[in-house]
Amino acid sequence: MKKDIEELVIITSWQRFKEYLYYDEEMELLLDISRMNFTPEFLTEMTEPMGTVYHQLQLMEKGALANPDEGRMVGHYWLRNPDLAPSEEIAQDIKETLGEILDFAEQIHMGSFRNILLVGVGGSILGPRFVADALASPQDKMKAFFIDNGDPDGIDRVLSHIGEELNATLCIIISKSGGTIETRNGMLEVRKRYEELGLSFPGHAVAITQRGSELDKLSQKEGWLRAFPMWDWVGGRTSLLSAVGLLSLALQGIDTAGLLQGARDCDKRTRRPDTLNNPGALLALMWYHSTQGHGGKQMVVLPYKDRLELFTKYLQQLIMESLGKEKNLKGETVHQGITVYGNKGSSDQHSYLQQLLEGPNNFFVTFIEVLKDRQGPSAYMEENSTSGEYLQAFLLGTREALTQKGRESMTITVKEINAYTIGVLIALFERAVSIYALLVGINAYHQPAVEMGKKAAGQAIQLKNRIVYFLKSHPSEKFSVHEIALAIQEEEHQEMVFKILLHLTINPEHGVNMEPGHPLPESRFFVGG
Ligand SMILES: O=P(O)(O)OC[C@H]1O[C@](O)(CO)[C@@H](O)[C@@H]1O
Repeated sequence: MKKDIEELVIITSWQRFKEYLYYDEEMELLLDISRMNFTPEFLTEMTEPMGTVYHQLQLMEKGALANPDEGRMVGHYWLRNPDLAPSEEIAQDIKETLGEILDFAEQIHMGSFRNILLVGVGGSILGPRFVADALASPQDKMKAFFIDNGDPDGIDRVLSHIGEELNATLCIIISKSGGTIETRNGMLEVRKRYEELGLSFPGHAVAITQRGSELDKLSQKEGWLRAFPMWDWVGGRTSLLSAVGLLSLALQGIDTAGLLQGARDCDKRTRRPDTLNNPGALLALMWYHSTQGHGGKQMVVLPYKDRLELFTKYLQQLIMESLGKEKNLKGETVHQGITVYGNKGSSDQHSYLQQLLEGPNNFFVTFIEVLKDRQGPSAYMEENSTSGEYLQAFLLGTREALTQKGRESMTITVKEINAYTIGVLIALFERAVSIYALLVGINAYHQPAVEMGKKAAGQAIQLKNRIVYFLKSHPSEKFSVHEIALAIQEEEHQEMVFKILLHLTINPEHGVNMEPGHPLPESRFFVGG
């Protein structure tokens, strides 16, 4: 039975807009939730649960084990306010590390390095890449390149862009655990390139990792230029304001103090136990109401500013790796999460907006509006209007159309994009994630399922090695997938054996070939003539 598309009537009015508008003059931030379909009764009934949330947030910032599954504290908020840390030792460590980052950047700026090459995956690179792009300017002191996964061709493309300038490129290897395979492979690929050019990799390398990790030990053993610490109480997806983000941004010459100040100011507001004056709480409550606290709707994040093009990509990890959990803190199976997608308006209007307006009403939109159009004045296009006025009109038009079609939206407005604003936005969503997780009772700070994927990848590599070993032990003999799987006692994994064989035949390293003339899955594979 086809489920009727829920025809929502969005209650909106100037009165409602004014009643629920959050406006923060100092942060130059507005949050308009009036087109989300909550009622005053909802806010009233959430008063008590929010009281508990505010208390738990305080405990978390005081050092409670808010990540119980890993027995860890949750301390990314201390990164921008070290005096909040639960011990003088932690506070000192944060302050000293920041000082060392800034001093190191100053030293590098006096030297001959002109580029930085970041190698990492997930939170170890999404944040630095987002902010580097958002705040990039012709005045940047160093040019940043990014290797954010293990695609060989992707690595080749980045290295070809750097070319001979590799000798003037500082390579920053970022891995909290120090053991992530994609990052290790990226490092080994890059190292090989340095060595091919007769360059010392350790003489160009910096590590950002937990003290004592494999990566840390390697950097110490080989005498890399530096190693900066990450702490177990900072998750990858909330590590942007640690050395993970601050080192590369300081090297680029970006205003790290502004970034930290923006996050600190936003934290101050999102600590308030007064929901209507707490933008993080309002955001989390809107997520909670719209998704019914159970992923019932998806979050479309639509920044109308090119500099925020990577923001949604960053938020996907922050929100989905935090909230996408099978079990809640009571051990019940809940399959929690909120799906996040979006690139940028108005490009996305010419991509999937048609479906947003007429398809399933299974989402809410979060517009991000930036008031300042550009540095300097704009010319008129048509109708005595600038391109920036048109851009705002596209946002407003889309917002109206969604409302008319009964689709929810909220709007975050900032005056302009600068380090301070980026700090505010990052802290706003980090806090909203913490609050939402407390409302639905899950641990937002571990990622158990990803470990499963890493383990399965290891098994696939072992299987590949056994396939190659078997074929090389029987040179020129031809075998079907089934025969190979049987021979290596992997009959229940014939599909994976087939897929690995296919990849082996396309790439030259192991000399695996496929005999022509057979329907693909029935092909016969061999090594040698
Ligand atoms: O910084 P690491 O330890 O290499 O981890 C990289 C990424 O992998 C994860 O642990 C799992 O996706 C992320 O949380 C993290 O940002």
